Amino acid sequence: MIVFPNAKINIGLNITARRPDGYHDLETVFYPVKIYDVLEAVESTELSFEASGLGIPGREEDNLCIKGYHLLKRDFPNLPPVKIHLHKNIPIGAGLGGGSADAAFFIKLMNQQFKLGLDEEAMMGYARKLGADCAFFINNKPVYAFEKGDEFEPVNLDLSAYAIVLVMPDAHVSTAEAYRGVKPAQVNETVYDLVKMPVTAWKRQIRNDFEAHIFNDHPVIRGVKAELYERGALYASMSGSGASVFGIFESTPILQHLEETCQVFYNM
Ligand SMILES: C[C@](O)(CO)[C@H](O)COP(=O)(O)OP(=O)(O)OC[C@H]1O[C@@H](n2ccc(N)nc2=O)[C@H](O)[C@@H]1O
Ligand SMILES: Nc1ncnc2c1ncn2[C@@H]1O[C@H](COP(=O)(O)OP(=O)(O)OP(=O)(O)O)[C@@H](O)[C@H]1O
Repeated sequence: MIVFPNAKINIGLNITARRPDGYHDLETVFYPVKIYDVLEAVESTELSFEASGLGIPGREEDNLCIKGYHLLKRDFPNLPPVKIHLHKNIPIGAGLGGGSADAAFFIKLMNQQFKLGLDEEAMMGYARKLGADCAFFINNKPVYAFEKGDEFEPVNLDLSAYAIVLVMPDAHVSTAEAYRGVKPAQVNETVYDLVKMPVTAWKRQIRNDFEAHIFNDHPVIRGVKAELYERGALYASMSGSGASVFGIFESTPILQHLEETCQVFYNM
């Protein structure tokens, strides 16, 4: 069976508190975007994993698909071994949740292929154990996320009338590095309320708390955001912990200059 895990962007991201478990409470809106990995799992005689496309750093046994397999196997001992192939397109260290999407789609795939009988809530439970971002990709619809980023409230947000462009500069930011640099602070108005405003008003109101220190460490990312505004973006922001930056435009812009140094994905 083959599935196509997609990426997400964060519209607004406020880090509100440091938690006793070392994680942070945050509030953000997750919005799915149309850039996809390709993930296949077929029944086999032994568990195996191979990857193509973008190189994935780290050991094979730490890949979130393999971790997902072991997690399910603990509760479903009769789960047969599978041969996994992952073709990686979603940039890594990008704040696009690519690894988390693979993990969540892997759980959905196994549930369907081997009739595990898990409902959405149960699959989210497994996903939360693999990463804070993972549970979002089970339902994969725009949501307001809070606590560790793994509790959700649906939001009525449809950006399909706009052209979303995603830019990945030559910089990678690890999520743990990004969290180490922020000072949590409570918010006056939540992103849940702020996204109800017209997109043209977002620029003055909706912030990503990671930007300040990540821009200082990686000025190239600040430059990308500035250029998106120069090219007419109604709203532009780093996604999640970076390094990718998205722009929301009225119509598809021409970003020739950025294309010289960055990967640019149009019509997301
Ligand atoms: C930056 C975001 O993408 C925003 O949506 C997410 O919060 C990141 O979620 P994720 O990549 O699934 O994160 P995990 O793999 O669970 O955690 C990676 C590291 O990020 C930090 N982390 C993550 C989520 C969170 N709410 N607080 C944290 O402090 C922790 O140091 C953790 O060790
Ligand atoms: N299937 C996977 N795809 C990509 N990275 C994976 C995968 N499984 C495990 N990883 C590990 O996760 C790391 C990427 O995590 P990181 O948090 O930096 O990514 P990100 O793409 O910015 O995602 P996020 O938006 O969740 O922060 C990689 O360096 C790799 O070691």
